[in-house]
Amino acid sequence: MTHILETVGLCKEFRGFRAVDDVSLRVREGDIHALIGPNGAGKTTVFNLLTKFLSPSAGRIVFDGRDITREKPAALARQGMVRSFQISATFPHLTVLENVRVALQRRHAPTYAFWLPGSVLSRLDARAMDLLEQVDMQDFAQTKAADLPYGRKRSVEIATTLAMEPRLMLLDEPTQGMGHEDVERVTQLIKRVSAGRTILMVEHNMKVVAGICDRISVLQRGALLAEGTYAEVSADPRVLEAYMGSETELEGAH
Ligand SMILES: Nc1ncnc2c1ncn2[C@@H]1O[C@H](COP(=O)(O)OP(=O)(O)OP(=O)(O)O)[C@@H](O)[C@H]1O
Repeated sequence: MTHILETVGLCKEFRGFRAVDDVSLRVREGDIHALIGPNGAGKTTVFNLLTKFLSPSAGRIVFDGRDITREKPAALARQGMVRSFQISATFPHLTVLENVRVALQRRHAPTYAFWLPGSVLSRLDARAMDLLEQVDMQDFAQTKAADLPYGRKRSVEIATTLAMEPRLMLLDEPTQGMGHEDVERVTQLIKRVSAGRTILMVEHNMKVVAGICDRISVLQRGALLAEGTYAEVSADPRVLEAYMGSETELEGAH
C-alpha cells in the first residue's frame, strides 16, 4: 500500500508549549483519512504544518515520496496537495460560477488576468459548470456566494478546490455548524469526490467519520494516541478516555 503523505516525528512548539508532539502520520493513497481528537489536541496545528502556514520545530513531511518540509504553500498546490476552506477561499461578491472560474484561472494561468478573450472565458465556464455539477451546485451557478445558504458554501469551496486538481485534498471540518440534512449531503459529496484521490479531513462529527473514513488518527494533547479503522479506534479504551471530560463528544455511530 502506497502512502501519499507521511509525517515523521513532527513537532511544533509555541514558546516552549508543545502543540504537536512527535507525530508520525501515514496516509494511504486513495483513502479518506480522518484526523480527530478533543478540542486543543493539535489537529489544526498539524494541518497548518502540512500546508506550510507554520514551520515545524522538528520533523519531516513527505508528500508523494518527496520531502516537502521546506516547500512553499503555492508549490504544494501545484504538486497536488490542496487544502479546502483556506487556499481556495470563496469571494463573497462573485457568483458561484465566477468563483470556480477564478480558481480554474489560478490553476492554469501563472498570473491573474483581468481580461480574457471570450473563447477562453467560455471554455473556463464550461469546465466550471462541470465542476459545479460534480458537487450538485449547477442550480446555484448565478447566485452570489454571499447569498448562499451556509451549508451550500462548503460545496462551492469543494468545487474551487477540485479546480486545483488535487491528488490529496485536506478538508478542515467540512460539516462544521451544519444541520442534519446538510451534513448528510456534504458527507455524500465527500465520498463522491474522493474517487481517484486521497482525502485527509479534520472532523468532529463521528457519524461522518464512521460513515465514510477508511482510517482514523486520534490526537491527544499534541501526540498521536491511536490509528486504525473506526471500529478499532472507537473500541480503544485510551480513545474513550481521551474524550471523557473534554467538550468534544465521541458520538456513538452505531
Ligand atoms: N499560535 C499559537 N500560539 C500559541 N498556542 C497555540 C497557537 N496555535 C495553537 N496553539 C495551542 O496549541 C494547542 C493545539 O491547538 P489546535 O488549534 O491545533 O487544536 P485543535 O485540535 O485543532 O482544536 P479544536 O478542535 O478546538 O479546533 C492548543 O492548546 C492551542 O491553544
